[in-house]
Amino acid sequence: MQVPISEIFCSVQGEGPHVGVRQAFVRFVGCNLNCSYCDTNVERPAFCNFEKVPGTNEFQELPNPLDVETVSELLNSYENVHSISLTGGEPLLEADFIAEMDVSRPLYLESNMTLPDMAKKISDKVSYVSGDVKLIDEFEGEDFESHLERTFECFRTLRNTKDRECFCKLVITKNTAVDDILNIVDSISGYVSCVVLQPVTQKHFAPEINFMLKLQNDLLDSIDTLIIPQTHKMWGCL
Ligand SMILES: C[S@@+](CC[C@H](N)C(=O)[O-])C[C@H]1O[C@@H](n2cnc3c(N)ncnc32)[C@H](O)[C@@H]1O
Ligand SMILES: Nc1nc2[nH]cc(C(=O)O)c2c(=O)[nH]1
Ligand code: SF4
Ligand SMILES: [Mg+2]
Repeated sequence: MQVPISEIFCSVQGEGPHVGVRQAFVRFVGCNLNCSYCDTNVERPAFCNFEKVPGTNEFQELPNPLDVETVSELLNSYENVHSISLTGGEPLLEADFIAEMDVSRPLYLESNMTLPDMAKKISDKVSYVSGDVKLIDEFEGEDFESHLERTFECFRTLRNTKDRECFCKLVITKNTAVDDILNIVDSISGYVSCVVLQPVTQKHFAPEINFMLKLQNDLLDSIDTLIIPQTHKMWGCL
C-alpha cells in the first residue's frame, strides 16, 4: 500500500504530557478540517523530506507516494526512540496504511478525533492517543453538533485503557469560551487520563494567563489538567 508523506524525521515530542521523549515522526498529508491557527502545511508534496541524521536539517527527497514497507524501515532506522508519532495533516485519513505499518516502537497518534470509522481500524494498534478537540471557533462546517458527536465517538473508541494511554489536548485562543471547554471535558472525561490546555503559539492570538489559570482551576475539580505550551517551538527543533 502507498500514500504520500510530507516528512519523516527524528525529534523530541514537543507537546502534551510526554514532552521531551525522543520520537520518530511521520507526517501524513491532507486534512478534513482547516483550523485557523494550524502551523502545518497539509498539501500533498511531490517529495517526502527524510532527515537521515537527526538534528542536521539535511533532508533526502524521496518521491511520493511511499509504500508502507519503506516508511516502516525509515522509521525503524532511528535509534533510541520512545515511540513513533503519527501526525499530519490528519493521520486517521490514512488508517488503512497505519494498520499495515510494521515498526519496532509503540505508535503515538496525534489526531483531531473526528473520523470514528477510521479510528476503529487502528484502535488495537496505537499505544498513545493525543486527541485534540476542535472547538466551535475553529469549526467551519455546517453542523457543529455532529462534529462533537463524531469527536465523542472517537474518544470512546480510542479511550484510555490499561493497554492504551489516551489524553485530550485543547488549543486555547483568546476567543475560547469557558463553557465550551467545560461541556466538552464533561463529555470525554471518562475516556481520558488527563486534559492538556495548550495555549495557541501565535502571541497575537494567545489567551490571557489569568484566563488559562482560572480554566485549569475549574477543570481540576473534575480531572487532572495540565497547561503545556508547544515546547519544540521554543528551541526551534522540528
Ligand atoms: C498540526 S496538528 C496534526 C495532527 C492533527 N490534525 C491534530 O490537529 O491534532 C498537530 C498539533 O499541533 C497543534 N497546533 C497546530 N497549530 C498550533 C498553534 N498555532 N498553536 C498551538 N498548537 C498548534 C494542533 O492543535 C495539534 O495538537
Ligand atoms: N517536536 C514536535 N512535537 C510535536 N508534537 C506534535 C507535533 C505535530 O505536529 O503533530 C509535533 C511536531 O511537529 N514537532
Ligand atoms: S486538524 Fe490538525 S492538521 Fe488539520 S487543520 Fe487542524 S491543526 Fe491543522
Ligand atoms: Mg507540529
